[in-house]
Amino acid sequence: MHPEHTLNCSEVHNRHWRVFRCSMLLHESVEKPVSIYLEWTWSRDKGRAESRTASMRKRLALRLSMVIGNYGANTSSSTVEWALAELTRHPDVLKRAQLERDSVVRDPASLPLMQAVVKETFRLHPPTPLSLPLMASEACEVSGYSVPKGATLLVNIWAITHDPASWPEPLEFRPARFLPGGRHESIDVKGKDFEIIPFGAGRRVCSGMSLGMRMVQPMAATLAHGFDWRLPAGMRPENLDMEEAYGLKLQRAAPLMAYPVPRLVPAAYEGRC
Ligand code: HEM
Repeated sequence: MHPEHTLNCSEVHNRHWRVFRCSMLLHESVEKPVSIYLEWTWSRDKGRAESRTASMRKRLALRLSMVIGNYGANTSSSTVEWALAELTRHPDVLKRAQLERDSVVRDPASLPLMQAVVKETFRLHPPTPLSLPLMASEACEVSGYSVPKGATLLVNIWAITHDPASWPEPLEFRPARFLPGGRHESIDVKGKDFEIIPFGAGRRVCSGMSLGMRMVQPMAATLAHGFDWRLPAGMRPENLDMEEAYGLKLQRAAPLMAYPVPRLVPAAYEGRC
């Protein structure tokens, strides 16, 4: 990360970018403060010098990448980035999610559409596509396959969440699947429904699952609610690059570049940072 592009939380605060309430969100989730950095890539056409002193109302290109420097945080920030990319690509869903939260500001837990957006993001872009490697502690047979003792096993989470037998139109972003009346309305992502196991399942299920959920859901909801997300001039939502970069984690091949346009009254952004 280039130092010029790095602002810590207090700098964000000083520059009136309080809206992200970044430390507040994370301090709610962890016992002690964590060093948090937002990585910003400024809009080239406005000029770097001007951009660095720009006020909140100026539009800046934002690379949404919250770096805490560990795997758990990267999976969470990458999920938020994917969710915002999908919402930017589907402005109708973003608008409905904003209206949903407009009506229930005080209880983010009761945001069925936003919860469905997060589930659909976990399904379409599972942050750990091949889970983590596991080793068979003894020889066994699974569905007719012999697994020798000591074999390394990877669970293809991506393939499971893209299986057309479970997920009609598996490549489409359809949060409505998880809404009341949708085919998957009662499906959860916490390891009991094997059609979607972004955190794994069973004894070795992700031990940071609660923390991950507590970071992803409110961050995605806050960023979606606080801003309209506009693409650089000339780029249409349907042309947004959604290529995935595979590895231990599934991240965007190209970082999301979008303009956060404040949509609430200024007082709404005066959170404590
Ligand atoms: C969106 C967020 C996250 C996702 C999608 C995710 C996903 C996963 C997956 C798929 C596994 C492998 C589970 C298995 O083998 O069945 C795993 C394991 C693990 N995760 Fe996460 N994770 C996330 C966040 C976190 C966070 C925030 C932490 C810690 C702060 C964390 C810590 C761990 C640890 C320690 C394991 C190994 C558990 C074990 O083998 O007993 N994860 N995670």
